[in-house]
Amino acid sequence: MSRRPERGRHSRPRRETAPLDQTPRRYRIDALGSSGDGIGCLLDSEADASPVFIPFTAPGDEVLARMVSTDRAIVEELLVPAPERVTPPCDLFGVCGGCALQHLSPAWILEWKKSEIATGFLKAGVTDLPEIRAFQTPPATRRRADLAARRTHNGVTLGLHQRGGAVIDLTECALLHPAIVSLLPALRGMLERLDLFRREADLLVNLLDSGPDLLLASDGVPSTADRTKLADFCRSHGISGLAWKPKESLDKSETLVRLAPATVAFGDVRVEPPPGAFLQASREGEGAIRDAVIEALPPSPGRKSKIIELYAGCGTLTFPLSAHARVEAFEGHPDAVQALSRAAVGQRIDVSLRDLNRQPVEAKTLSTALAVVLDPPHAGAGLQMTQILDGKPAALIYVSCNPRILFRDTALLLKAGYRVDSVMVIDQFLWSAETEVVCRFSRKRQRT
Ligand SMILES: C[S@@+](CC[C@H](N)C(=O)[O-])C[C@H]1O[C@@H](n2cnc3c(N)ncnc32)[C@H](O)[C@@H]1O
Repeated sequence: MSRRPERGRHSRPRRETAPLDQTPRRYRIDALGSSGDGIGCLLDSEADASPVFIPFTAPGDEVLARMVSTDRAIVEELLVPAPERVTPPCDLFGVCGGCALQHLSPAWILEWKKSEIATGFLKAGVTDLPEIRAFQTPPATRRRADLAARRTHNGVTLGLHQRGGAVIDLTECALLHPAIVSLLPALRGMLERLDLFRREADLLVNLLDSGPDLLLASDGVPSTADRTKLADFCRSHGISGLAWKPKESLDKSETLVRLAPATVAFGDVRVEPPPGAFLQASREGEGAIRDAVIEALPPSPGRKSKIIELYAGCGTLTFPLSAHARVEAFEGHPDAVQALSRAAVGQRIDVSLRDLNRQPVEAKTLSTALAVVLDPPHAGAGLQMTQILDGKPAALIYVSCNPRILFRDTALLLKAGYRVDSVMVIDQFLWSAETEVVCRFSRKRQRT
């Protein structure tokens, strides 16, 4: 009879891993990786060593750094600073999880993002890449803040998650709109007095045309006293409304305070977005994306032509698009669809609630559109992309917040007979490595 190993049938023999050598070593930074960390090369070693990722460094830096995992190190000392280095505008830089690149100038970052996008397209197989145009949002314009709150012995910490999880108190911010930054001390004071906030909460602030609108998710339940305190708080700080839901819950939120309609204008149409609705990060970024999409539209041959818009949200692009052709807009979030449908009454817009991952718009429908406008979430368009590749609409205007997925889809579109005919890089996530791209694909002319 065979003996069962003592640690159980499924356990693998423990692999002996060498302990991490944490001796500080000298590195030269050669480039930035796609997440914005410097790629460091050992200077004091004869042997070929794998490059390591070192956050908050710039190409040209020489640093003394200590390994913290098998491929990451942290700076102990900046030995030789790169000429491109600038003084970070925020004292919390390096501690707060919001920015990765404040040690580099916005102009340098924009050029870096452009070259990353160009390289990605080339690797995807684009041989005739058009000139990449670019736009960058100014500091202090971010109108959407996704904050975390923790109750501590010293009061309430309210800010962003640091890499690794801790919440850093946001005492200043060069990114957020000043109307949000100036609200933070009052928000801390308010949270401290609430029964619905025991230890942890998430607070989403959307700065709308009607003022800030809040969505709070917390680990307690609202008491009667909470409702009164929150109404007083909103009244005295010009907050149009506050909705609440249990933390981590996917349920619909409950409106605890509504003092005025929450409104935002897309073009000249006023929309009432639901609590916590997706909005482009800044008004300026939204404008650049909208303009790039409209510019990429093919000329409309007549009133009957239609644009199919996938992942329409509350209508950021829908209303401007409807000035050019009839729009069939698809979106998966019921509350966004409701907001969009209400505002679209009487316009050349048809709105459909559709989970495009489960029930994509079919190839046949897509093939008849003047253009398909696609603005998927970070995870990409999944099954919907397959239908696009089958339907082969004449023009595809692709808005992407995830270049990695965009390049993967580009390779598929090239195989399906498309070419890239315009690219606009929009740096609406200033001082981060994130990039938004608007590009137009069109079918190459078929030989007759
Ligand atoms: C990047 S946002 C773009 C929204 C809009 N175009 C805008 O600019 O405001 C992506 C949108 O896709 C929606 N979405 C995410 N997954 C979806 C799915 N499986 N089916 C349909 N819509 C989805 C989200 O609700 C969100 O509104």
